[in-house]
Amino acid sequence: MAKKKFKQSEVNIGMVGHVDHGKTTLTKALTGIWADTHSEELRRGITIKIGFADAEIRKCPSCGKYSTSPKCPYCGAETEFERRISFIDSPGHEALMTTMLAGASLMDGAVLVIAANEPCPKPQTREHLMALQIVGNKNIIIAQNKIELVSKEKAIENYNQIKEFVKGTVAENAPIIPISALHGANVDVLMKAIEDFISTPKRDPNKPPKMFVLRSFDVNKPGTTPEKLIGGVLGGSIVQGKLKVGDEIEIRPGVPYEEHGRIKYEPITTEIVSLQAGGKFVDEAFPGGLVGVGTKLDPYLTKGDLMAGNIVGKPGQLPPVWEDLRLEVHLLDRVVGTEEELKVEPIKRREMLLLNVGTARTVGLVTNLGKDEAEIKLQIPICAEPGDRVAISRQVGSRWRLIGYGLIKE
Ligand SMILES: Nc1nc2c(ncn2[C@@H]2O[C@H](COP(=O)(O)OP(=O)(O)OP(=O)(O)O)[C@@H](O)[C@H]2O)c(=O)[nH]1
Repeated sequence: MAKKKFKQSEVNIGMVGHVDHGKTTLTKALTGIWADTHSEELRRGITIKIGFADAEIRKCPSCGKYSTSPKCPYCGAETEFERRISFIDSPGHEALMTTMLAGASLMDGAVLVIAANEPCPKPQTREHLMALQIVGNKNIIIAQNKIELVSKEKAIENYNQIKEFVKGTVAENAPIIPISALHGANVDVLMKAIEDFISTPKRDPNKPPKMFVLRSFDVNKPGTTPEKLIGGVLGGSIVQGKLKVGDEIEIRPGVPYEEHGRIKYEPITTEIVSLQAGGKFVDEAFPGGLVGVGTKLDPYLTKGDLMAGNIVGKPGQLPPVWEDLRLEVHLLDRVVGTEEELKVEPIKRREMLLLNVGTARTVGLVTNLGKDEAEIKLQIPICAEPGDRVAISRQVGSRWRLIGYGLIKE
């Protein structure tokens, strides 16, 4: 038999929704593996990461059902490979909203998970849907989860609440699929819906490469001798173009340094020495999935996610770095994510705002205001294109809350 060529994941499908509605359980039901467990990370008090889980989507030529298994779990026939999909499991806790936003920027489509045994919408159900709307993601499917916990009447009541909630939003026409992630019920129907509705890749592999860095680490163990030192590793998702082993790359905004008491950032170049995609070493990596880029960088620079939020590309081909942003501002009517409904007040001069662009997050001080426009001085510069969308959050009580988005002006 011919050796099967490894195919990299083509699309990123996000799992979004309120805390405990079943995103992680559903990711496991779809892929057979657990993505990173945020609750475990939370307990240990370390960085709360976006979880990635890769799956081979297979179709049964005999009964037409979808699964991830080489043998059809429904009729036993041999299944056929369709494509690899990466599921991005985002945290549903309100304190982790900026992490969710970083993940949302990588999603080609998303499954909004809503538990049938709770009234809809819960605060982060609303907030995550708004986040998808803000980053411009329209490919949405709704999974009505924990269906086995409710009566038929309650399920219909909850379905109607969901319909009412999505009216007038990007998810207005999203299919709503009742499932039980815990018991694997109807997961094949959901997988078919993912194939039908949201798995068309839209990232262009022929453009200059651009990778959003989500994490970075140092794989060296304590006591590693200098001659055995492995360079720093960058983990993220390629949003366009491709990267190859041996490529010279630039990383922007780069690494911090101090000048006259001020923190500045300097772009840095290095070489790709290894590439990992879907857990395998590859020579070339494409848009979609989580990619690990081994570099010649000093691991000191990459440890503990220090490089998260950077963009990787070919030297001289990356978007500009901004220390000050001029934004065309679009505010929401209501603050999302809070239990009570609050009106969004206009942005004020000297106000601090939290901005998310791609996987980067930064805090900025509003220095000037115009009609539907704000100028913001950033604490950490960002690398982005004019026209890119920036999610804007403001501090309400003790939390950052999404209040709108801005478009970067020249
Ligand atoms: N009865 C029932 N329980 C479920 C189902 N899906 C998930 N659960 C349970 O709901 C709880 C939360 O599930 P998770 O998958 O961790 O929820 P989550 O949305 O990933 O939570 P965060 O990532 O913390 O936002 C767990 O105890 C699951 O076992 C389901 O279909 N039925």
